[in-house]
Amino acid sequence: MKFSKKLGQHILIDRGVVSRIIRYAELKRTDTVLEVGCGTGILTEQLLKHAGKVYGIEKDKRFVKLLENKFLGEINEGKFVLIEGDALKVEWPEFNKFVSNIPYQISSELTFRLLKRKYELAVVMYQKEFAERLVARSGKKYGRLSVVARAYATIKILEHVKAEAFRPKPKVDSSIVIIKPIPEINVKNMESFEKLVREAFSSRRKKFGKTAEKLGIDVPEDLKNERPERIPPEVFAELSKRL
Ligand SMILES: C[S@@+](CC[C@H](N)C(=O)[O-])C[C@H]1O[C@@H](n2cnc3c(N)ncnc32)[C@H](O)[C@@H]1O
Repeated sequence: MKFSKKLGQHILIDRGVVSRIIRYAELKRTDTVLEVGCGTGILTEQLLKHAGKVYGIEKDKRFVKLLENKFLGEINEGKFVLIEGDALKVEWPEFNKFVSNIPYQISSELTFRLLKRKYELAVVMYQKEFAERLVARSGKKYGRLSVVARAYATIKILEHVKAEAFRPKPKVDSSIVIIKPIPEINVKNMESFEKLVREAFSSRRKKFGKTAEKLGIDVPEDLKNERPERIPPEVFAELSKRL
């Protein structure tokens, strides 16, 4: 089978990585898992062994056929429900854990779709660069994604995974990330907060005074000369109350 670059088809071949993902997710028989991008089912198989029920969303028809054959028994039992479609478009079922080796092209949109849902725990494989942006607290990788994600969740990198763990081998390394729906910062109005953060990071070189002026908010003098990458998430949350 020819793998599609456009669909981010890098299949996990390292079973050690798969078993660690399962361990990190602390799966129980009472868990209902959502997996986005089941591929050839290497992770799905273990999810089915450890959880009560698994929902899978897969866009590639060829993989859907393969998965339907491989997990025919589980599908007939109602233990595995496979949804053919685009995970950014189809309606998501109810689940309490999200465990996926996701297609990297849709990382940002998929993550925000997840963050806005009700769930207990997510264990997600991301491109390393994206994972580092998600957890950054300052500096070059710190940006809109890092700040806004904190208003929804607590996020940590559990381990980095070498490109050799996948076939075909991607150009970059990956990281396994754990997400818990416990906000790290207290945001009063998500819309104002996102507006402020978007404006602040619209140009990384822009001093914060310019952002404040544009949005018509009063900010302490010492903040006016700061670049957005030096302003902590808590400060954005606090200042957004003035909008
Ligand atoms: C990185 S592979 C992971 C495959 C498998 N879970 C594994 O660990 O080996 C990503 C999978 O997501 C699927 N995919 C890509 N875009 C998708 C989308 N928008 N919605 C659902 N699945 C998608 C690809 O076809 C591929 O099977």
